[in-house]
Amino acid sequence: MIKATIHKTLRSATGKMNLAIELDFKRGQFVTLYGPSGAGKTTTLRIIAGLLSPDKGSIEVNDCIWFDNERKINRVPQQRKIGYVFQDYALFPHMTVRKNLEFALDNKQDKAIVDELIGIVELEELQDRKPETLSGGQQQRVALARALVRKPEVLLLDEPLSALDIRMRSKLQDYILKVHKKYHLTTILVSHDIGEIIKMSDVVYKLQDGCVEKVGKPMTVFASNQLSGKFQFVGEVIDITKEDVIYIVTVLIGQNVVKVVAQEQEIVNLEIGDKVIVASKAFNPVLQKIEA
Ligand SMILES: Nc1ncnc2c1ncn2[C@@H]1O[C@H](COP(=O)(O)OP(=O)(O)OP(=O)(O)O)[C@@H](O)[C@H]1O
Repeated sequence: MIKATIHKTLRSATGKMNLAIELDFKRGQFVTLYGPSGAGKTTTLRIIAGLLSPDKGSIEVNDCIWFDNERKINRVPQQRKIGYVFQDYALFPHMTVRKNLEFALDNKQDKAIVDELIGIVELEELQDRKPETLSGGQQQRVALARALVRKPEVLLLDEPLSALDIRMRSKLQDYILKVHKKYHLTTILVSHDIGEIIKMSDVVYKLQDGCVEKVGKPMTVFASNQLSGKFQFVGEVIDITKEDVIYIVTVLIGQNVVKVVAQEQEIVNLEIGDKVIVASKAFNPVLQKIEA
């Protein structure tokens, strides 16, 4: 479980911004922080990790107090059971993959965890190579494994997949979900990708100007009306064409292009570039714009 009340005055490009965030979710949940650039997502992760202190507030993780300004508790990052993965892999360039993982071991720790993680993220063939000889996705698998060496309770992921192409992203998402479940982690991901958020998260916090604007299950946060149906895909509108009295909306879903027939009232607020959910209604596909 994570319960946090975080207050901090930040300096944004346009002046001061008050970060005022309440988090409350269960152990084992996969939580995403979403919101525009500068909303306070990375700062929130850094505060949970102990890399930055709030001005006031408290952070409680699985019944252990990590921060409480009134009680003068502020555990250093090494005393917080976290794994942290950043967008830029931050691996040691002069060490092999295996050495990068071994370096993260605690003095007294059993080395068996390194072999276990190499197996789980399928790095066996790459373990003797240096990071610079690996692809971005492979390096990020190493960074993910390294973040898990000390058996954290909380995994913090700051846009770890944003530099990767769509195929690699999808593969990495599966690795992340696999380790999240296997090690009973509570995971907090920062992501801008709505499809990724819907695939991965139990709960999404939508941040705006340092505050939580909405919180809930991804479909509740992103879709204005509840959709039912046999399928639901998230995609991006790439074309809208009028044909007689109907419109054909072309939606890019992953690497696939889907054409959906729409009525005029369905497309009035729709523009090229909008994110939409394509769902089924009485066997016909329907579109709903995502409230990003
Ligand atoms: N240590 C700090 N002290 C004061 N202000 C800070 C500090 N760190 C970041 N800020 C400011 O806080 C604001 C929020 O930054 P943050 O990196 O958390 O945003 P973000 O939502 O993660 O954005 P992005 O999606 O671009 O990464 C920014 O305006 C930034 O300049």
